[in-house]
Amino acid sequence: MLHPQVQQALDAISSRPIENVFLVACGGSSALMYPSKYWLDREAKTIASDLYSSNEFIHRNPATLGSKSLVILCSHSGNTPETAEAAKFARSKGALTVSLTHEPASPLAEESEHIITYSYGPEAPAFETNYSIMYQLVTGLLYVKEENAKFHRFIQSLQNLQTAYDRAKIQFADKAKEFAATYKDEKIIYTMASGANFGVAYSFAICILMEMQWIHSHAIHAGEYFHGPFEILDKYVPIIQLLGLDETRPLEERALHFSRQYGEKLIVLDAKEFDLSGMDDELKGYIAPLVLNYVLRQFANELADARNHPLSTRRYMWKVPY
Ligand SMILES: O=P(O)(O)OC[C@H]1O[C@](O)(CO)[C@@H](O)[C@@H]1O
Repeated sequence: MLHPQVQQALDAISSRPIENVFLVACGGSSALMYPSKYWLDREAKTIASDLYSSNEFIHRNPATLGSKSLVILCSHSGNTPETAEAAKFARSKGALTVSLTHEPASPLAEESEHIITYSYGPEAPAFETNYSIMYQLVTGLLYVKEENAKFHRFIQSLQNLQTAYDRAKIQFADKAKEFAATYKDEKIIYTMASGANFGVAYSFAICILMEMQWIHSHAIHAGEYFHGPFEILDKYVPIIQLLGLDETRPLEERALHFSRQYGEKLIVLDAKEFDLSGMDDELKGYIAPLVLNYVLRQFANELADARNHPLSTRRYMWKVPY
């Protein structure tokens, strides 16, 4: 069964024409929308989609934004001003707004027509957490609008997400500790992925390494690696290479093949090693980034411990005006 607030949003969506969908958020909340964008690109036949950082969405002001638009926003705190402002802006253009948040009493909730409150934290059931809720919403969108045949199988697969997380946690516990012990003194760590997994590399780079650990980083798209970034590679440069299960895996494999010839500090996380039993085979490529993200969070926890730098430490965020 779907999250009840997802169902309510889908009821609203089915009662009006939708020509395009905009995914709008900042930082980690934006990154968690990337797999959903990948799904929309692969599956949507009549609905165009785009993904924007909230303030860019307002300032760029897409010409196709209007009464036949669905704008899906996300802010964990509900408090990011540009995301709340983007909801207000979208509504002023006549778009239908659906916002995901952990804080139902927040500026974003106030500015949005429909709110979906997701669960969060180590005890939260995976099905009710942010990535899963996003997928429930966008797969539901293509079901109600285009009768997408994968919808029910997708929801069933998501219901097995928690067991996939539980298994991965045990399987990668030692690797997470080893990563932290080996790389705790590095000044820079790159992350690389493509397709459905790129958002995971992106959030690990900007939210975990830069924001929460103050380690220099950059998320490299595997398809762009040979168009600049590979010139930085030598045996001293650490790169976290994600390998997913989606159609773009050859890009990630090509990058890794090259890195292995000239690099020595390669941390490879391969979704082929995950036990995804209970997931539909055809949908594993969409689920892989969620498990990669979950495993990387264990890496982040271990890194923070090894460096004695809690993930909650900030210099500027929420502390000074910006
Ligand atoms: O709008 P949200 O999801 O509350 O985000 C607030 C902040 O949290 C992060 O996602 C992670 O700390 C940042 O990237 C972002 O600025």
